[in-house]
Amino acid sequence: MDQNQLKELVGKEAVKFVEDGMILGLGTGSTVKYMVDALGERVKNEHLSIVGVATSDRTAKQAESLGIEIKQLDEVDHLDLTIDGADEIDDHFQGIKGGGAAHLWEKIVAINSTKNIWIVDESKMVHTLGKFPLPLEVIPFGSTHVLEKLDKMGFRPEFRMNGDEHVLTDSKNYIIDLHMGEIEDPEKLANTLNGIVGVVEHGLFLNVVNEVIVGRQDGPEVLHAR
Ligand SMILES: O=C(CO)[C@H](O)[C@H](O)COP(=O)(O)O
Repeated sequence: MDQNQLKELVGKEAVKFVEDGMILGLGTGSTVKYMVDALGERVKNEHLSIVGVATSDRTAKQAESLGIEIKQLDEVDHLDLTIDGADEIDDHFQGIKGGGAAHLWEKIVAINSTKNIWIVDESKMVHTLGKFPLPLEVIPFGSTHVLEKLDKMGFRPEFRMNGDEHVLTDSKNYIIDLHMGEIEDPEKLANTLNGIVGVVEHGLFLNVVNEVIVGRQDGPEVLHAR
């Protein structure tokens, strides 16, 4: 199986955790796209009454096109389960997210969810975080100064661009990727980044996930994190 087939495998596996009547957080990314397709199938075939809260405009559009009811986070009083992808997951189930520039909404949805499941192909499982660049969502105003500050701190920051244009998040902010290499102490780094004015949110997801479904060549493996 290639990487896309593994993503499809875990996408399909994840929707087995969905029960009728649930309010679901729907993540963002290519793996989640497979999951939303599979969820749409279940909703159609089994006439499930579920509500989705999307972590990006693109996921909302896809879900609605498949007949899945979408509500805003503030329109629901709780979320039963959120299913999302990840860019890296370490030995302690700490993660990096934001490769799809959606980590701000993803984190807000995740922390309001009773349970979080991440779906990844096996290439995302690492011993130590940091090979994947760490995304930061930053306010455009004064962002060059934020970049310079991060550079002086040794984080090797880079604006995420699409040609000559900044990549814009759904909240119309910019993304700065940190190419800093191995992250020895994710908690300490998260605290440092939380203290930088202009940084809205970083892509470290610490102590968030409950279960990880890993797509392996011999089938999906479910790992219990907490
Ligand atoms: O955090 C994310 C988007 O902001 C995605 O979950 C992450 O980038 C994984 O994406 P993919 O499933 O396409 O590999």
